[in-house]
Amino acid sequence: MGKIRVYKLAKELGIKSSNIIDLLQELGEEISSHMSTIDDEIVDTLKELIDSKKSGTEKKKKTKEKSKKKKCRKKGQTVKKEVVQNAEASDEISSIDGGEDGENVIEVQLPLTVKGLAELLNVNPNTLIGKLIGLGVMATINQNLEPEAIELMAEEFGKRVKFITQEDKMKRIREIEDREEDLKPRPPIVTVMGHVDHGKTSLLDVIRHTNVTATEAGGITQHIGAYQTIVNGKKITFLDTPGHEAFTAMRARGAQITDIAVLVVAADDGVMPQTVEAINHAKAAGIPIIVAINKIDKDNANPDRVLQELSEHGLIPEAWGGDTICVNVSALKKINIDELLEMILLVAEMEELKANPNRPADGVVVEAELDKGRGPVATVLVKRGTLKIGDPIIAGTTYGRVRAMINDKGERVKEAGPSTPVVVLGLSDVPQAGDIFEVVEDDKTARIIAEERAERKRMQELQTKKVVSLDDLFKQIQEGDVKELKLIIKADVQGSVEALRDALLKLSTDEVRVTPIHTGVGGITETDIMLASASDAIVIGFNVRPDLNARKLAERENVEIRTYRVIYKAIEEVKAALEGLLEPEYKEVVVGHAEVRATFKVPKVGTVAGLYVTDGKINRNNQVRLIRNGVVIHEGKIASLKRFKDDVREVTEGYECGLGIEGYNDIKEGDEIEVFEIQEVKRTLD
Ligand SMILES: Nc1nc2c(ncn2[C@@H]2O[C@H](COP(=O)(O)OP(=O)(O)OP(=O)(O)O)[C@@H](O)[C@H]2O)c(=O)[nH]1
Repeated sequence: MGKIRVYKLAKELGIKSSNIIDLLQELGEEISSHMSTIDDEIVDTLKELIDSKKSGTEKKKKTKEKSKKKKCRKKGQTVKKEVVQNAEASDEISSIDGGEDGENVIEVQLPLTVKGLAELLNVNPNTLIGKLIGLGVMATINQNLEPEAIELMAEEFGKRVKFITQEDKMKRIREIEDREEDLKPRPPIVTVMGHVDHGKTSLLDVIRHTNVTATEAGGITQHIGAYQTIVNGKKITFLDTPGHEAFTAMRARGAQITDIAVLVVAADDGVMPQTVEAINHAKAAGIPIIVAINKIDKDNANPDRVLQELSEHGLIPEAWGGDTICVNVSALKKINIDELLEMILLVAEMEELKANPNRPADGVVVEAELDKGRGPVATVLVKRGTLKIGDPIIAGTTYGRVRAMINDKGERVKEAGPSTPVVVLGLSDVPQAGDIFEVVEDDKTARIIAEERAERKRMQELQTKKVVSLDDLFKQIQEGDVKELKLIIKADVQGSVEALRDALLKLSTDEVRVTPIHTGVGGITETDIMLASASDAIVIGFNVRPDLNARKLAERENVEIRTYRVIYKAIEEVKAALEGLLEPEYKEVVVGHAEVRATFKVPKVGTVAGLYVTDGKINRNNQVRLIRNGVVIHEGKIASLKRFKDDVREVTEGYECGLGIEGYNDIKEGDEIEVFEIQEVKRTLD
């Protein structure tokens, strides 16, 4: 029989513990304190008693309301719903319902000392200590209290507890809406999407270089994950990771930063599967799409066909009366790039993109890595506010103070406003791409929130610990219906990281997606393993090894690490594992034939055929097809397979046996039985 402590039940039912104790006494149960336990059976009786009291008081309440209404009507007054005050019934109700009015709730942030709680409850700490002793808790004034003890103590003084985190506190401040007059126009943030090889990277490159004027200091753009370009004096921010996968991965983490999607469609190839996917992803995000019909320099370019195909997918071109802006471009020959950029500005203007630059900044981590000389570096994209040197920030579970900022031109900057990408130095650890970053009050707040988040993450990991390995991926996929292989890719040089990542990404099919959730240069570290463990990923290392701590952690967390010295081998292995991931295809294989030489009617079983196996064999698990004069009469499962009186698993060619077909009796002498099985077809990804 289950038991529950009084205070827990009180919490569950939203009633004060003291009320529960009173009610239990009414039921003849001798209960002394909040910590006493009660049996399930008594709990049920108690709940019935509460219900009956509630309905009883409801009735009383209604009657009182009615009579009061009458009285009021006489006086020509309107009636408020909660008119019944001071009524005996309403007292009872509010104590049973717990009466959650704001004044009675104290907000508690852990850890909390006896002294802290005394202050919140506005009582003398010694009184509190005395009460705690009564509960069996020996605590000194500066000792931290367990959440349960805090709740009990609060209740003693007629208060309820609401536990809040530092993050909750900060959110409250952050959620204060900006005033309309504080909002200023901000540059649009653009993601380029489209099918493989349609020219996303070429387009991003040509835009990156087109508007970098010679007068600009340095003039050399840096790959930091995002860059800004200036068109007619206005800025546009481009995310450097093309494709909808990265875009959606960010969204899944709650980081929607893209304002406009540029969909690249090659004029010689038209709308392809990934084009459609990109359309759907952008649509799901609710962002406008501008189509760049690329490669119009090619002889076989057919932009009209592209327009036709686009409209089949719900993107009706402006030229055809719709509202989708389509621009014919050539990334290779730099045709119409300016027009495309102007269209982006036009759409941005229509979207009225605005942000308040005069508030503490927040935004998203676009890229992050551990730099040998500079420590953790992260490219962030500011969403609101202005990020400044010296700001205490938190990004995911890492925190720190902005020590230095570098823009996409490689220049050091002191501040970064809305829609600006900058590399930030000064974080304690490497955050993950897609992490939200926020400027907080002070270093301490940053550290507390980071710790809270890390703890929450750890708890989540403990709760949903799963293990993935390449070897039994197939089985796991079958059991869990998983359609994604998550990878963490580490290599000795950036070139290899990219080569491996690109090659592995290309193994993705419509059915199974390969998702590198983290890539980086350098050895495999504990952080990698933690990430793999938290995200159900496998760690792939090329020319790098895990350090001792990472190895130990991997063992503890059951994370698989595969290391290679040849890229080809890594791809081969993942590919092999993925073949198991694919939806299996089945084919039928005939394994034998038999002829019906006699039939028997067996009571309660039905007709059983006396067979002679002419070729192959019959297995109990096979299926059969009954053929009469060359025509298939029936197909079904084997109900019984016997030799003499014994059940058997298999009968081979040249032997006789008895066979029953599940749910079928119309078997005749001279019929033919074809025996077959369903086999899985191993498909390759080619
Ligand atoms: N003729 C012509 N070729 C182009 C143009 N734009 C890109 N290409 C070529 O198309 C090929 C693919 O271009 P990418 O920019 O790598 O395409 P992508 O969409 O980024 O490809 P993935 O990164 O593999 O998805 C390259 O060989 C480019 O040189 C263009 O405007 N005209």
